[in-house]
Amino acid sequence: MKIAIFGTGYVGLVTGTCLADVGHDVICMDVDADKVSRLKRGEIPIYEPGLESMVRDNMHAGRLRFTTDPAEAVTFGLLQFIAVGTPADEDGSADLQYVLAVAKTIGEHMDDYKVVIDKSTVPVGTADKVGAALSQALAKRGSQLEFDVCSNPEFLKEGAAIDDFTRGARIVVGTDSERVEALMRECYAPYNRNHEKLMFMDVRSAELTKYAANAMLATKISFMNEIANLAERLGADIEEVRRGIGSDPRIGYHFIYPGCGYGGSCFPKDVQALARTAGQVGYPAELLGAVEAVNRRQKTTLFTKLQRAFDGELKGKTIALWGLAFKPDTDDMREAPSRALMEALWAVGAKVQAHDPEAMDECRRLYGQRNDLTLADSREAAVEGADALVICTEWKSYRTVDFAWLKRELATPVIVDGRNLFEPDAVKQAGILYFAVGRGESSMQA
Ligand SMILES: NC(=O)c1ccc[n+]([C@@H]2O[C@H](COP(=O)([O-])OP(=O)(O)OC[C@H]3O[C@@H](n4cnc5c(N)ncnc54)[C@H](O)[C@@H]3O)[C@@H](O)[C@H]2O)c1
Ligand SMILES: O=c1ccn([C@@H]2O[C@H](COP(=O)(O)OP(=O)(O)O[C@H]3O[C@H](CO)[C@@H](O)[C@H](O)[C@H]3O)[C@@H](O)[C@H]2O)c(=O)[nH]1
Repeated sequence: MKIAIFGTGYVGLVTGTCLADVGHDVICMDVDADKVSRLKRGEIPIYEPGLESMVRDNMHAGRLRFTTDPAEAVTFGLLQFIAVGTPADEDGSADLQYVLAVAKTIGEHMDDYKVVIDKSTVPVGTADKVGAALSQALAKRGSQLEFDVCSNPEFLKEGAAIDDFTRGARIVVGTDSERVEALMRECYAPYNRNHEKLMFMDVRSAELTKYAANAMLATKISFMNEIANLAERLGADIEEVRRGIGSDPRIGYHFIYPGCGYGGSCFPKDVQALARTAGQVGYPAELLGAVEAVNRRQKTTLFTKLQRAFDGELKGKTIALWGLAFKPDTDDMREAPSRALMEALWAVGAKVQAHDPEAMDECRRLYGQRNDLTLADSREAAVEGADALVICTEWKSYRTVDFAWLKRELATPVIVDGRNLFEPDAVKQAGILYFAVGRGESSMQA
């Protein structure tokens, strides 16, 4: 099938590449000329395991190409995927300007029937707005060409994007058109061989499904963080509690890891956007507000624990930080807990020596050159001359540590672990103060 994808970010690039990989002819369009010229050279602007070779293979096979020319993309594809950003507006609602700009572009250039597919995460009612923007653009041309708009939210996770796209649990499509259903079945047929994964529903339900999924996952995390904070004050161990409740199949082990708060480009903005949508229809959505509030507070806990370890005297201290990305296997630092921590440390005059296997360029791009930030080449270099170590991201390469070595390196042997990587007793035996989440030294200290 001939497919056009608008937006070559995490979602657009993965969608385009995976669809090309199963034999479709794909053109990806982006307004960012620099991104497109890098992609044309086979350079991937993001870090996503496995993606670079897949992009190159499909470009060489002639099934995947990139352009900045909207007319070329619109006329090429029967299916037009919109995969541009929907960042939070000032009031927290989803900013639809990029989505609606693509709709207008499609209306301006289409020369035949098109299926316009909202893959971006968009509030309920957006398909109607996309249809209206497109109709308006067509009307300006005096054209009465036909089109359909459907919703096809994406559920991939960064760091596991290819696997999630190709082997995801479900493919949700919101449409009331049989023609669209048949075309979407054809598009996704290569991923639908083992068992039926396609779920067709009305457009509004599909749009809401995406927000409900993210809000549910964010709720699980905030719930666990709330219980972890309680465990600290009650002298319980959250990791035992996690195992205890996860063993109940009604609860399950997935997505119940306590930590230093959820980050990334999705949960924070999507929980907020759903709450704003609820507000717009006069529903208070108190649970969503609480999920957001718990997460905001959780991101401050690493700093609070450091303050406790140093009796509030953090000025002039050097803090080693392992993990800048909002989670492992990505270079994405959007809403990362590391950022809240670094900014709080800088505000009180402390210095940061940070390491991340993939996100250091992104950190440089975000913060530039600063006297109070050193980006270290290795995890070992990050702790050299530091007073304490904080772990923000559970990269595999941080999971095994020689505590005797750490004790020698750190001026004050303190570890604040935002991901519960170590056994508290092992760290304690090495003579290091260990503040984890819901366990360790944090326990019984309100
Ligand atoms: N990142 C994820 O893991 C993920 C997963 C599922 C859903 N989503 C949703 O998918 C959408 C895209 O997210 P992302 O992380 O890929 O965003 P991103 O910021 O990485 O990429 C968006 C791209 O769209 C381009 N763009 C903007 N306006 C354009 C236009 N008019 N025409 C063509 N390109 C344009 C930008 O230049 C950018 O390259 C968002 O709604 C997001 O919530 C993201
Ligand atoms: O038990 C857990 C699981 C995750 N996290 C944190 O939650 C955040 C989000 O993690 P994850 O969901 O793995 O990453 P994303 O790439 O943001 O993916 C989410 O957001 C995407 C964009 O909407 C959706 O498509 C995915 O299904 C959804 O998992 C990260 O900061 C994690 O550290 C925890 O704290 N505890």
